[in-house]
Amino acid sequence: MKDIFDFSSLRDLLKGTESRDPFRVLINSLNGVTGPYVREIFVNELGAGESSIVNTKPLEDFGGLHPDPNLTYAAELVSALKEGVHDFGAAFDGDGDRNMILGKNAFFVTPSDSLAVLGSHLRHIPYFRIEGVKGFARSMPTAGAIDRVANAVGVDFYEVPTGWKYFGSLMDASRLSLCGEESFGTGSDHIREKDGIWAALAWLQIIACEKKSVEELLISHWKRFGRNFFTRYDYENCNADDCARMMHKLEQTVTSPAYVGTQLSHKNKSYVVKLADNFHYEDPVDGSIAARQGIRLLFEDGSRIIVRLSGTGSSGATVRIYIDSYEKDENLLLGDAQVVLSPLINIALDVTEIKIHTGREAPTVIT
Ligand SMILES: O=P(O)(O)OC[C@H]1O[C@H](O)[C@H](O)[C@@H](O)[C@@H]1O
Repeated sequence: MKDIFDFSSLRDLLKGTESRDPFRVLINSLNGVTGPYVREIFVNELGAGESSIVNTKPLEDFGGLHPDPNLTYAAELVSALKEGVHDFGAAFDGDGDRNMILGKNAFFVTPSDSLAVLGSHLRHIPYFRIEGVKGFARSMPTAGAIDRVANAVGVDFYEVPTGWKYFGSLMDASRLSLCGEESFGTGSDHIREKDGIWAALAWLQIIACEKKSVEELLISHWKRFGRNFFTRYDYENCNADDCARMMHKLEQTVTSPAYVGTQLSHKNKSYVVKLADNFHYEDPVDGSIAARQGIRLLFEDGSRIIVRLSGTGSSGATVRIYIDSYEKDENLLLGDAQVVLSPLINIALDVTEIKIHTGREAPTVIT
């Protein structure tokens, strides 16, 4: 990490200088494996106080916590940040590869936005000044914010199926510098994996250079590039046969040739289908094919509905519905994602007939 980042500027950020207040961080390891590394880096190296790190003892049962860095399971971090004392919060999952980033007052950074903000500021990270910036990539369901950054920075961009191995293939071929997923994984080619601590340090390095808060960084990003509003609805532990039937029916409906051009409406909002398919990926390095990686409805205004079955659920089937909608009107950038996306969410619930197929009135988790 010392070769990748400028630890002396990170130290100044955390401790403060004559002209700048200390930047107060709260890092929560959720009793996973990152604890000892967090202590060594944030306390011993960067001089943060002991109270800046919590749950840093790795425990076999994670101390009864569910070590998932999201708004539901890292609720302890969210409540602590809501008190308004800390400028920055980060939580990592059990094996330390995923991360959640929060700003002051628990300002939530979606993983898709986190990736895009990192992408547009890589020049501040010493590693990239030496190694250069190759391509950027995201998984297909991840919101498209990084796509516009790749275009502005002038690097190659890849959209891959969910699963880190697809990024690995691009990294092995020296085509990729930065990648991420809506499922809270963020990584660079310093290793061939997602890396939660790396992501937190990358954010702090950018904050140290830009001298802006997390929220200010996001707002200036949205003003420059527009904003991708994003949400994910998870229906966990559903009947697998019912879900398979739902996916089959949905695929048949949306891939019929007449479906393109269909107008889908909710209240006074309408979306016209531009393309609908089951995502198919050909690896540009070895030519291998990954077929049927999730049903996509792409609309003329750039909004998307994605539906796929999780590959990691532990019992039954988990349906994930992802909604991604792009907005560039400056007056609408600060809206609440659930409110802004409400028409598209309702359209997704109708098109999938999820309530009929799963018998569920509401999702298990909303991110
Ligand atoms: O959405 P799922 O199929 O449950 O997958 C969620 C995540 O699982 C693992 O962590 C993979 O390494 C990720 O690439 C993937 O995004």
